Amino acid sequence: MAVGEDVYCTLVMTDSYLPGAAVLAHSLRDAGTTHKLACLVTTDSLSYTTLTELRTLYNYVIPVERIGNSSPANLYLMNRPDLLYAFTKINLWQLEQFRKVVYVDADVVALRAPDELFALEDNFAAAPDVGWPDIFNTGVMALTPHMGDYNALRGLAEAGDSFDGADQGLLNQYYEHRPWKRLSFTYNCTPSASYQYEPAYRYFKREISMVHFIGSEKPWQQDRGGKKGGTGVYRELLSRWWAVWDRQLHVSTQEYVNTGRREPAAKETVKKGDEPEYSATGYPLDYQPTQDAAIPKATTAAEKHPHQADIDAMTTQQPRQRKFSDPYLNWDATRAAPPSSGKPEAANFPSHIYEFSSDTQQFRPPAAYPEPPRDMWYQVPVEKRGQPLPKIFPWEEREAQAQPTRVWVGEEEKEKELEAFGAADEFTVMADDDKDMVEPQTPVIKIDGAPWAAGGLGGVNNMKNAWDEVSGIDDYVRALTRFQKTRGNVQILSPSHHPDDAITASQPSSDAHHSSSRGFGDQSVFSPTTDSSQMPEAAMPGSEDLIERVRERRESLLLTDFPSAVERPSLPVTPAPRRRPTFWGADHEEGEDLGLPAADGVPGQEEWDPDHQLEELRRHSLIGPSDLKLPQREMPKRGRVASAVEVIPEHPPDLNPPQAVQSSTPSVSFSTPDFQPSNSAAPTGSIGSVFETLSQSRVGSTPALAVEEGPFSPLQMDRGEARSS
Ligand SMILES: O=c1ccn([C@@H]2O[C@H](COP(=O)(O)OP(=O)(O)O[C@H]3O[C@H](CO)[C@@H](O)[C@H](O)[C@H]3O)[C@@H](O)[C@H]2O)c(=O)[nH]1
Ligand SMILES: [Mn+2]
Repeated sequence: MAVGEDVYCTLVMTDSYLPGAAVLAHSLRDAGTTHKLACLVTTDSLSYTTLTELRTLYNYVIPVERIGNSSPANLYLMNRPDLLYAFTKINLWQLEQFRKVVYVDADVVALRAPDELFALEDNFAAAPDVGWPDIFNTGVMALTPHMGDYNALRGLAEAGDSFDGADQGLLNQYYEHRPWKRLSFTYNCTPSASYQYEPAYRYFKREISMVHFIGSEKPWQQDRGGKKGGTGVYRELLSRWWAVWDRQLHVSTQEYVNTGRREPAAKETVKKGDEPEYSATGYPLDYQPTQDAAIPKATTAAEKHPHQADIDAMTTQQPRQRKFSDPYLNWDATRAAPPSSGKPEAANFPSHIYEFSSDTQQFRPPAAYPEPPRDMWYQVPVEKRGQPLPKIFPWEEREAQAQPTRVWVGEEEKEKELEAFGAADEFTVMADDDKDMVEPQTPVIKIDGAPWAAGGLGGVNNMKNAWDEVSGIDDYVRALTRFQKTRGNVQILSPSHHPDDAITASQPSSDAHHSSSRGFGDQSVFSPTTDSSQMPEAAMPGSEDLIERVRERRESLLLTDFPSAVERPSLPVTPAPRRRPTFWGADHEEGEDLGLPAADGVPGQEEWDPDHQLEELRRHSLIGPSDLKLPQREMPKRGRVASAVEVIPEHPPDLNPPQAVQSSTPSVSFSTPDFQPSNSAAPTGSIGSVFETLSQSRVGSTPALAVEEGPFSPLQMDRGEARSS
């Protein structure tokens, strides 16, 4: 122990005061004192278990000499022969190893820790005694140990000079002529069963630091309810002592005195005479309310309750032997302190102890992981088609023969999409698997109706070819097919029949400037070469059949109705994807097709004047003037179909024709494999060879084939529709 320490100190001379010493120590610690606790013991009168327990409760257990009263007659005056050795308390003044000692009787419970008492400068301080308030009670004392005082007190003790025969009389006599500090009663509040000044208690009770249970019957020697007839004040303060006890010790006070054990033994048998156990109601577990009080019985037959038989049965048959004991709610906080025998709330919590890994090897992933399962996909259930639909509408019921047919919204589009996807997918698989194939097959494009017209492609449903509204063209085509039927199997529209004046639709007009502004920004590219009827005869099988098809197709009068692969077989060239310069110019990185010079003889689109060309056709073709009515109306100066994609500024073609040509073909790019060559004898991919082949079939001079080096390719012009890629 440190020299000059301040300690709380108590005294235990008999085992019977062990419960008091335990509650005092716990109450001071629970109140948060910063000071150490010491206990004076007379070892010869204490059991081993008590001493052991005191060592766990107190920082210092200090054996002292027992000091008895050789003339104990005065003790009998106050009926306390048990205080025969109360003089032992004067050993406190020997404890010079401590600077200050706050002595507290073992029958005291601290409601707060009066640490401020250590700051007292007085050598001795004590609170008044309720029996005679001019003197002090020796249950709580703040003193400065001093051997001089001890020796003086020891002399008094040996003389037996004490008016009560015990330490309180001795010390009051000693300090009767010495300075001492009178402490507040709140430091040593001594309630009694007969306490009568309850208003004062109510007024000051919040300031009470310590409660001292003077008298021969100590809290641990009576039950929680206190003595019979005790005041409310006493019971209230008594419950404070028991609260500390119940919080810290879970055995009966007697067992604690006997064994020094705080927790009940594993197999505890309740002995007779022990404290009663308390149930959820606060009543002892063996408590049974009197049933007579609960259900009053009728005294005479006349007053008999109509259901008296039932009541009698209930009261008599009620099993009296059963004791209710809730396994969890065995404590009513409004009635009693927590049960002393209750288990901790988390007693049955699962516990798991984890250990650190002792593996010193670094983690190394395995060389290979197992292959993921391959057949993990969702098999879309196949819709069963062709099954008769159930009749759900009234008209279907009425008309017996009518087979119900229904088309759900969006079903048609879905089917079309699926078909188109299937075609593209087919091709992709083929291209991947047969990379060394010399001649790829041309997949069949199934176009049922115009997908763009329904808003299917890019959502542009108002796209038309500028040609479509030139009525003269329709007249021309009709006249042509009519003429063709009368003339037999001849080549259609082949300018090679007239090589000298080989003026075709795509040839630059001599007066092209007058329509130079036309076609800019038009998403549709139009050209006579797009029509399959212009394909050379040699390159096509079955001209008669073809003409018929063309005629049929013509009835739609839309150039954007694409010919099928049979009607117009693809040329053996693969159209290169053409990137158009966007408004931001961001697509120039692959711009190999930008800035290329236009092919000789290829007219710029802005130079294309349909009226003029029709006139040319009329003059040079086999159609007579009477067969064809030329349109009389003016063509608009600008593209008639508003461009939804981009607006290309107008260029005068004579300023920069090649660029103008390029910019006027805004919609020729497409990269789908739709038009792969399939039936040409020429080697695939060589435009030159194609040109050669076609030249041999005497169409080489057609301007439509002069696009070999130009920005147009026949295919691109074929697919003159807008394709937003
Ligand atoms: O058998 C005993 C008796 C007393 N003590 C100790 O001595 C103290 C005093 O005895 P206690 O029973 O508390 O006496 P009180 O009933 O408090 O009686 C009053 O009278 C006593 C004798 O004068 C004083 O010591 C007390 O402080 C005073 O409150 C106890 O607290 C114990 O610390 C024992 O250890 N064992
Ligand atoms: Mn006492």
